Amino acid sequence: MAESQDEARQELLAMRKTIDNIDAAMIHMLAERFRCTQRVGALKAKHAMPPADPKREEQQVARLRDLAKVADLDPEFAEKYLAFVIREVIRHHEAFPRAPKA
Ligand SMILES: C=C(O[C@@H]1C=C(C(=O)O)C=C[C@H]1O)C(=O)O
Repeated sequence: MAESQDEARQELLAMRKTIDNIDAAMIHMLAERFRCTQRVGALKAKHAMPPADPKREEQQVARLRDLAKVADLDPEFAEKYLAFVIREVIRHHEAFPRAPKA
């Protein structure tokens, strides 16, 4: 039998609670990721390495697409998400004062 309006409302509230928990976890995980990438940016700037590393990005895209498929997530979406995050990371890296080329 279909659930009542009341049961549907209860389930909606329960799902929203989980959605809020997941969003909070993602914010914390992203903050940790940016803490690491900022450190990478500082190292790269100090040692005159380029802000972006396309080879590494290629490997990350392949890995995330595979993980997405296993997890039943759209791999296109996973790739877009990664590109969005990396674009912001590189923007931060480019803002570091760079060591003059030797
Ligand atoms: C963080 C790095 O710098 C850039 C940002 C990356 C990322 O956010 O994962 C990956 C490769 C680089 O283009 C890195 O080289 O590891």
